[in-house]
Amino acid sequence: MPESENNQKIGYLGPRGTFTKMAVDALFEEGEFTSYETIPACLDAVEAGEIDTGVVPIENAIEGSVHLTIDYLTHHVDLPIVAEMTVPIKQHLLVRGDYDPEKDGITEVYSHSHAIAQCHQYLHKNYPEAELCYTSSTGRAAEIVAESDKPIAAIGNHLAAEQNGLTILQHDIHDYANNHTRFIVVQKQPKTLNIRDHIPTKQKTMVMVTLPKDYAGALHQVLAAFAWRKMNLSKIESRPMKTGLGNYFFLIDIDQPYDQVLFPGVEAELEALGCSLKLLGTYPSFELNVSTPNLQAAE
Ligand SMILES: O=C(O)C(=O)C[C@]1(C(=O)O)C=C[C@@H](O)C=C1
Repeated sequence: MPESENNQKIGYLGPRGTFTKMAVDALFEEGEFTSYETIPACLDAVEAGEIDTGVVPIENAIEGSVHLTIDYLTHHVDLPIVAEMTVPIKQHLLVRGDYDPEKDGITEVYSHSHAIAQCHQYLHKNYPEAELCYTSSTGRAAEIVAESDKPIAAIGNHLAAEQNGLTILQHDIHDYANNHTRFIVVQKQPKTLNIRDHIPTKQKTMVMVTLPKDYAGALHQVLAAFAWRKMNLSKIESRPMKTGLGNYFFLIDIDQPYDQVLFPGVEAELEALGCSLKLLGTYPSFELNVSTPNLQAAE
C-alpha cells in the first residue's frame, strides 16, 4: 500500500470521548488524528488542506439534522462527502467520583445541544431545577465536569466517562431507545480512504437543489424528476438560503450511487424548470453495530 494511504491526516469534532471520535475509531484503524473544538474548525482545516479528511455529525434520530454542519457545508466550504457512518448513541449522566447525591443536588448539566435535546424528558423529570449549559461537544462537557469541584453533571458516553475519570450516575438517559447519529466523512482532494473492513449497507448520493422564486408546484416537479426514474429518496430537508425570508434550498438524499444516465437526466430536467442541482457527494454508507469487530466502542 502506498505510504500516503497509511498516513492520512484525519480531523474530527473532539476533544477525546466524543461520539464523533467513536465514528472515527469505527472507520479508521490508522492515521494521524487531530481533534477540533468545533465543527467549523474541523471543516476549515480540511478546506485549508491542513488535514486530508474530516469527520463531523450530520443527523441524529431524535433531534434531527445538525444544522451547523449542513449550513457550513453548503455556504462556507466546498468539500465532497466521501462516506458516512451511523453510530448507535447511548447517553449517560456523568459526575465526578466524589459527587455524593445524598449531600448535593445537581445544579448544572453540561452537554452538546443535540445531546441535551435527546434527554429533555429525563432532565425535566429528574433535574427540573438544574441549569442546562451548552458546550461544543459531549467530550468538552465531560472535561468541564472533571475540572470542577461543584455538584454538576455532563451528558456523554462511556468513553468520555473513562477518559475524564468520571462516574456514570445513570446509564441510558436518552428519551427514545432507537437513538443513532449519522456522521459524514469529507475530503478536499479525493484520497483513498483506508477504512476498516466494513461492508457498506448501501451507496448514497446527496444533492442540493435550489428552486426558482415563486414558481407554483416547483418542489412537486423536482420530486417528480426523481420519482418517475424510480430513484428512492431517503431524506429531504429545506434550509434557508440566508438571502432573505422565504428563500430556501433543499437537501436531498438518494439511495443510489451517482451514475451518468439518471442523474444528468434529473439535472437537465431541473435546469429546464429554472432549478439548480449541486452534487454534495456520492458515497458508501456504513453502520456501526455491536457485532462489528473492533467496534465495541459504542456499547
Ligand atoms: O458531542 C459529541 O460527542 C458529538 O460528537 C456531537 C454530537 C452531535 O452533534 O449530534 C454527536 C452525537 C450525539 O448525537 C450528540 C452530539
